[in-house]
Amino acid sequence: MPEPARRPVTPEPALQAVGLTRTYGVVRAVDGVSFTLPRGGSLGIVGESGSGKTTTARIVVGLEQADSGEVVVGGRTRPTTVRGRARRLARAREVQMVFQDPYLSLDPRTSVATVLHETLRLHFPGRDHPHRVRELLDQVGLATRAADARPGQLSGGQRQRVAIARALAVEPAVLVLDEAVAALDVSVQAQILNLLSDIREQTAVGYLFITHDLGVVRCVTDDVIVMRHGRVIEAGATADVLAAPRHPYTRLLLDSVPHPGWDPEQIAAARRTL
Ligand SMILES: Nc1ncnc2c1ncn2[C@@H]1O[C@H](COP(=O)(O)OP(=O)(O)OP(=O)(O)O)[C@@H](O)[C@H]1O
Repeated sequence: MPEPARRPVTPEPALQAVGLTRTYGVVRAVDGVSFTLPRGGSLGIVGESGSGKTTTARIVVGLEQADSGEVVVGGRTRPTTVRGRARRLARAREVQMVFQDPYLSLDPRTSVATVLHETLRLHFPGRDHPHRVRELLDQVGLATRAADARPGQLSGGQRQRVAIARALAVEPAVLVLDEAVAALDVSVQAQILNLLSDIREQTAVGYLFITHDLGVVRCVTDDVIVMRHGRVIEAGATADVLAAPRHPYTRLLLDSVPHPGWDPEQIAAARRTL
């Protein structure tokens, strides 16, 4: 007898946003936003200033509460409030965020190694932290000698590497990167984007990339959603949306890009400078 056909096993997406809404007074900052980030995938959220990108990201991370809708991580709805240290830590391990300016989120008095040690001690007491710290520094391309440096002694790109290492230390399913390369020089941007691509291949972490820069989207995302006035007005594979935008607003965004975005040669050149 022929075997019954098996249903293909589709792993749960890393992250799903379902009908997120957030209003501030009369401003609908986020208005029914839904998207799916596959495991190990990379999704860009683009749109002009004020379109609701950051509010969406903050809801996903849990820094902001949605008025309605839900955020689902690994198949489980994230509760809007969590009580107790263990649950808060477990929640933090699901989604981590990297901000535009790591200077603001890194303690100027704390060395790179201490930052990583403290994060590891908090989340994984009892593990071999010195080994893991070396591994993390290596993963983000920081020499071991950077371990003793304080944030003020590092360049902007190096600080962003520390912020990425700290986020990776907790082994999150999803990394939310909010304009994470916007403050960096173009060549350093390319290095960090390269690094993020490598890390995604190695760890299968999923990226939610918040940016106003379509060049960044082209370089590091598989899929993209375009937001305007709090709504998703276009969504699809990045290559398709950028090559043949359907919505006039997306076309306008593309037309207003000062540079067409990273090309593979630029990336390769940046890689050589690493
Ligand atoms: N805490 C808040 N209180 C009041 N209004 C807010 C608040 N946060 C965001 N908004 C408003 O919500 C809208 C969306 O803001 P949001 O920061 O999410 O957009 P954005 O696309 O990330 O913009 P930017 O790129 O400038 O950060 C804007 O009109 C903003 O003024």
